[in-house]
Amino acid sequence: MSAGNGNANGDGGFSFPKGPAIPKITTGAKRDNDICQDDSGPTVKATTLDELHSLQKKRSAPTTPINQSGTAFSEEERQKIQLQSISASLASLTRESGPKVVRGDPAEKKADGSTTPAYAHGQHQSIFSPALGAVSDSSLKFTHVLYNLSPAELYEQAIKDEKGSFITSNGALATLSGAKTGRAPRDKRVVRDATTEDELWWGKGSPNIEMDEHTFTVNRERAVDYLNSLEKVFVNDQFLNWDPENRIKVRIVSARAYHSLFMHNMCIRPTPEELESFGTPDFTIYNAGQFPCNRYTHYMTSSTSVDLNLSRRELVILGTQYAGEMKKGLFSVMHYLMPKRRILSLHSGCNMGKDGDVALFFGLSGTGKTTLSTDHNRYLIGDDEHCWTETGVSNIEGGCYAKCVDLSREKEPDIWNAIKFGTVLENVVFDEHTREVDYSDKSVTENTRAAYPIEFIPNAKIPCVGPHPKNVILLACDAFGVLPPVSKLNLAQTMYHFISGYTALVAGTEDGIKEPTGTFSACFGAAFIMLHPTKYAAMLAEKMKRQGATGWLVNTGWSGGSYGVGNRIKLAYTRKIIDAIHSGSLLEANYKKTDIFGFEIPTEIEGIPSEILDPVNSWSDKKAHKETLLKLGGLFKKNFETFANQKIGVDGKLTEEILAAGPIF
Ligand SMILES: Nc1ncnc2c1ncn2[C@@H]1O[C@H](COP(=O)(O)OP(=O)(O)OP(=O)(O)O)[C@@H](O)[C@H]1O
Ligand SMILES: O=C([O-])CC(=O)C(=O)O
Ligand SMILES: [Ca+2]
Ligand SMILES: [Mn+2]
Repeated sequence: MSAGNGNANGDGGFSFPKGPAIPKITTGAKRDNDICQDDSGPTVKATTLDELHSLQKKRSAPTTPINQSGTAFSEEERQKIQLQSISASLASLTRESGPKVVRGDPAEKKADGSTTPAYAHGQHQSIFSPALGAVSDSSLKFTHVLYNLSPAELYEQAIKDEKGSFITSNGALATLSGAKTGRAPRDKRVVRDATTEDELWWGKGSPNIEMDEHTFTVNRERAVDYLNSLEKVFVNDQFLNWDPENRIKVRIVSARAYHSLFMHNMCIRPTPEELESFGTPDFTIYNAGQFPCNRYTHYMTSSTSVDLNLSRRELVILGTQYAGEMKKGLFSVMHYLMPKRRILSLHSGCNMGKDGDVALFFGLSGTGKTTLSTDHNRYLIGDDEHCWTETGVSNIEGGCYAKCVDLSREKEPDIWNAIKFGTVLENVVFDEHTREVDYSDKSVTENTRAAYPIEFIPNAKIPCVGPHPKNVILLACDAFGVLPPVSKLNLAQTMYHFISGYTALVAGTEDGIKEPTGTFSACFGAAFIMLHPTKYAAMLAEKMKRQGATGWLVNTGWSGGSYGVGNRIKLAYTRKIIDAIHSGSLLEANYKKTDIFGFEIPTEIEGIPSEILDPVNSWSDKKAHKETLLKLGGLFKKNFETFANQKIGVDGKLTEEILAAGPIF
């Protein structure tokens, strides 16, 4: 032991070695007036710390809004109109009075050091007080509105107040969605009233679980009361649909910065000018996800309820914080509104080549819509929700929602690079010190996600619209490993597989091998459609026929055997297949017809081992292959029974052809 550890004197304490006193530091130049040289530079124009802090932030320059009569609104007037509109959104349906609505963060210190609303101090700040007099305690309180905050502001809010919010080393905001890490389709309810009774698809197979108007009102009140009980709520005013003629104005009222940032990224972001003339929203979401629904309420079967009222144009969320409910709730609304305008809504990705050739990618969750529409050689129009009109396609959203499980920089560079400042990273695990994300860690959930604005993808097509599709690619992740990597479909087959909406994922990841289970979800999105599947199918058939689009079925799942024996098809191979579809070269290939399903499959594709193109070649156990193929064929047949006596479109002949386009054995 050396004396250097300061404890050599044996008394158990510390002492410094005795020596000469340390001389005072003197600065060379201005010794006489006793001012240190470092203090003689320029000083700030502030006499107190508060004043200094007030210098730090400048206000965004107000633009010059013009109202209907051609006169400009003052900043104050504009804020008052906004607050009036938000106050109307937050109003109870039963009480005359509600909380006073104020703008800004309640925790933000005023110049006088107070944190209570400026109202009480006679300062300038917009307040909207709906009631004349106070009739309840709730009408005495203030609800602060954080309106269309920027990502940076939302980061600060999340980190300040929401446990589980962290900045990861790539700059993204990591969040936790709570107990629910995926959507809850069995808790999604739709109000059945005089209008929807006739218009929507009800009964067996329908995703629309009914509730009555009264129960909706009870849940709406519960959500609104919860939101009003908070000190602050987040309000986003944004748009859906890049087609200017069919743009929908949405307002999202939520309790969490996570939800506000998620929707900021996923919906279309208005410009400051567009926001000034936003007016009344076409649709409003009340997200009270932290607060459960009441099990004593009629129809409630769990503590979660996602309630859609198309007549009131409102969605109420109770008992789940999974942000995807908002995104997909709005998608359901579009599946109702758009077909009314003879526009087809699609659960598909969409991209466009340099020559303007557009491809749609349909598929259930996890089949590759986001992965394959994000293609460095093509323009991304959107990854999940689109509309097909008389003139072409438009993206409904302003952002992408990518699965992150096992994400790799090499295989999916554009998605990897999109995870940066501004991106919401849901339920991922990261190093507690370096904050580096481990995408292979499924401790919270396998459904880890990144939500980012579409312009985070370098070759995004802004505005997100394009001409009519040339190729319609149906994706299935077939864990049985019997569907060919690619099949060319005729129109009837395309419709058969669109209506079937097949995929088979593996049941779970624990405890070794599990049987794959087939999932059939009409229109590759039964959870979101509002009308009978044949309505969407008829529109798709009509559009594909008119535009001469080619249908393809691509298996992004297993090859060389079922799950447990074979492996998932290499993403690089799937990309080569997709490239050959886009370039048109696959149309020119030689084809042969398969047994049972009657698919046309190419015998060769450049860059891919030919033997994998016909699954039977890659299975070592031929008997097992045949059995599995028949088993899958049987699942298709059984699923299609419910559609057997449905007419698809006006063309009786097409209906016959579609029914005959399934597996035959
Ligand atoms: N051959 C393959 N083709 C496509 N994706 C593959 C392939 N092999 C592995 N994958 C992985 O499968 C996942 C596909 O998920 P993706 O996010 O594209 O699903 P999605 O269809 O967009 O679903 P959702 O509608 O839920 O967003 C990705 O994690 C991707 O890395
Ligand atoms: O909605 C979600 O949570 C994710 C998604 O895109 C889908 O399931 O289709
Ligand atoms: Ca996706
Ligand atoms: Mn989706």
